[in-house]
Parts: sequence; C-alpha cells; structure tokens
Amino acid sequence: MPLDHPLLFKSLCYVDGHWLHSDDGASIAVHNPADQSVIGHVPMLGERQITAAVDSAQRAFANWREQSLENRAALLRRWAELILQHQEDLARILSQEQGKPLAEARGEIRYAASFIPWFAEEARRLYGQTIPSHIPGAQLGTLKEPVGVCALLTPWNFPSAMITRKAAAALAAGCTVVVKPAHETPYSAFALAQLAEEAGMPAGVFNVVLGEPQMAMETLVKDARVRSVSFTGSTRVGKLVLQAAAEDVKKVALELGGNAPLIVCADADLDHAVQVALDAKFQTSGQDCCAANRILVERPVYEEFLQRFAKAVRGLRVGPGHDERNQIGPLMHQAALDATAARVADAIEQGARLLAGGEPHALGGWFWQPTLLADVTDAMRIYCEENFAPIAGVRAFDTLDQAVAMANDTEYGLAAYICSNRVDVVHPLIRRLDHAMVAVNGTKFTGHPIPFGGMKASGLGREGGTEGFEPFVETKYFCIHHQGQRYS
Ligand SMILES: O=CCCC(=O)O
Repeated sequence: MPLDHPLLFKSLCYVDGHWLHSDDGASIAVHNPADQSVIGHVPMLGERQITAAVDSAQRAFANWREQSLENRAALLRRWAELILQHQEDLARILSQEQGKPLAEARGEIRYAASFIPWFAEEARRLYGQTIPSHIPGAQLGTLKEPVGVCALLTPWNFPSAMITRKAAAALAAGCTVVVKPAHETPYSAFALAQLAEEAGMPAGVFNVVLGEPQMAMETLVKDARVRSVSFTGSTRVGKLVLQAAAEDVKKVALELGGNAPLIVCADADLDHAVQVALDAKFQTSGQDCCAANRILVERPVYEEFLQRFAKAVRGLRVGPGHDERNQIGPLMHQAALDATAARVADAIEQGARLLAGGEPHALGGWFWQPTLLADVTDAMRIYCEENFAPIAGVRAFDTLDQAVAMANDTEYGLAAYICSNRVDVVHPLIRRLDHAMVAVNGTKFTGHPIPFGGMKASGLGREGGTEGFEPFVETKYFCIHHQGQRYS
C-alpha cells in the first residue's frame, strides 16, 4: 500500500517504547475483507510479553501522573496534530483492513483525533470539592486521581476511534494504557502507536499488544495492577470481561451491542426520513452498534416510505473501500456473511416482504447486497437479534404507545432514532425510550463532547464527554483534623 509516511504501516506490537515480535515467533495473517488477500502478518504475543506490557505501563505511571497538566496536554495535542496530518494514510490503512469506504474511513480518523485535544483540555476541570465540615475544626475535601494502569480492549468496526475515545480520557487523566485491538484490524492501532511515539509519548505510557483473544483479555483483566478495563464489543464477551474484572473489583466500562429502533412518525418529512434510515442503517455496511435495525413506521405513511426507501437501498453502490464511488463495503468475515444469509432466509420464511437485495452480492467474497425486508415481526431473527449487516427490517405501527413498546422490546438500550417535526411527539418519546442516546431527525449524534454508552445489555458507563473520565479516575476524600480538635 503506497503511503506518504511508510512507517505508519507497522507489523509489530509496541511495548515500553519498543517494537516487538512475539518471543516464540507466533503470528497471524491480517486480511483485506474486500478480497481476502493477506495484508500482512502481525505478532501474537504470549502471556509473558503481555504481562511485560503491564509492567511497563505500571513503571511509567509514577512519572506520567506527576507530569504537569500542561505537559500532558501539549503531548496529547501533538499526537492529535500528527493524526490529522497523516489522516489520508491512516484512512487508507483503516479502509484496507476494515473494508469501510474511504470517505467513512477519513471521517473515522477525524472523529478519532477529535477526542484527544478535547480530553487534554477537559482534564483541567477534573476538580475535587471542598466539603462543608460536620467535624469541628476539620477540613474536608476530595481529589480526582488517576486509577493507574488501564486495559483498553477495542473492536474491529471502528479500529481507530474506539482506541482514542478511551485512550485520550485515560492518558489525559494521568493513567497509562495497554491497548489490545481486535486481531482483524491491528494496523490502525500500530499506526496510532507510531504517531504517539513521534509525538514524544514516554515509553510505557501507551502500549499496544495482540495475542490469542481470550488469553490476552484474561492476562490483562486478571492482572491485579490493571485498575480499570474499558471494553467495546459484543455483549457476550462484555459479560466475560465483567466477570474477569470482578476478581479484583476493577473499574469497568462496557460499550456493548445494540438493536436500535428508528421511529418514523406520519408527520415526518418522508424524503428526509428515508435519508435518516439509509444513514442510520447502512453506514459501516451496517456493522455498527448504533445501526437502526428496527425501522418502525406509522401506518398512514408505511407503504410510501417503503417505496422510497427501497429505491434508495437499491441505489447504494457496493464494492471495495478504496474505490471512492463505493458506499457499502464487505462484511468482516465469512461467519458474518453466513449469519446474514441465515437471518434473511429466516425473515422470508416467516413472511417478510423482500423489497431489495436479499442475496450475496455478485462481487462474491464477503459482499452482501443491501437488503430491505418489510413486515418484519418480533418472531424474526432480523428483528430481535443485533444484526451487524446491511439488512434493514421495517414494521408498521398504529399508535405511539405501540411504537414505544416495540422500540423498548429488546435486551439492548444503546441508540434510538426518531423522525418527527412535532414537539409534543418528540419530547415524550425521548423520555419514554429505554435507550441511552436518542437522535431526532438526523443520524449525526456522536462526537467528543457527548456521553456515548448504553443501558441494559448495551453496557456500563459512558465514553466521551465529561462522563468519559469516570472509568479512569478515583475520587479520594480527605479529612484534615486541626491539632487538638476532637470529634464529639
Ligand atoms: O460501534 C461502536 C461505536 C460507534 C460510534 O462511536 O459511533
């Protein structure tokens, strides 16, 4: 892959300021999901080397936490500047290993960079409190302190932004980190490490390791020196992380699965609602925890919405991410393709109307045709399971009470979308939805200043926004007794 900055394509882990092969030579091939070609081989570290990354983060913590805010912020800002300076290379690396179209990859790199200066600045406001004393003569207060070493476990659907959203908060708060990216998309993580090194990040502050997934997760999460774990991925694995972290009662932030509803009310501008549905469902080829998997449309506009949406879905251009004209990339694995085929077959068998797609794409490999199924029901897998694919299911509703019941009828509670221009409809809906993030008349809602996260099986804690510091700081209370005073 021709890059302006060839060093950004690194096939090595990064520990204690050194680039590492695995001790025993173990490695794994990374594939381009568009054609299954091998991009390169990356090391799979063993337990000893992963533990060494925790050693290095633990050593670096003492000095990093004592740095002045200004020093830490300046270094983080330099890292973000380098990310933006090399955004085109980073987007190419990301698109090649993840499959998303280049325009989306560029958007992700800008999104990834945006968290860093924001947290660097926001760290100035990690205020403690002075507390009016209930003890005669004593002075009471709190301090916000960094927890220590943090393990950041990140997914393949957003290989850059999920690292910086966690790392920026942790590093700005004074913690050190060991990142374990998904083994499908490690190159974006190594490129971020390269730029961290160029920015002058001290050895041990930012480490990137890869290893057999379960062993790597357990080695990091069960190490007593790791005081906080932040994980983005499936609810199934999130529960394992939570169990493993319980052993030492660590802080845990989990950003897990979703099954977002989009409620289209009869008063909505239908062309705009179609665009919202298209963006909310089909970005990242539908492989997004915020994807609108259950599109609920008020009966009077149901058929008209379906007609316009079907036309738009049929118009989506599918192909490899590096071709600027393509809007939908491949799925990540053969397993994802098989699961997609099974969900579509299940829906059709149970009576869903197929209005677009429905088959593997003629390009072959892991490409699937953008698919639209109408009249879906809660008995269908496409409706009740998180579907990480470019397949949309639409269902009619008659009353807002019914729409709320349908929207909330899921174990998940991450994102929800509403299309309506009526304030008396939108406000009550926002309050009644059991979903932690509600977007109205649009899909752009994420970003550095907002608390991203879910309720129910969608997770614990928030990332981004002022809440984004919480997994990485402790509140320390102090009580200073003035000499000679006694509590009575
Ligand atoms: O899939 C997870 C995160 C998506 C986002 O931050 O928009």
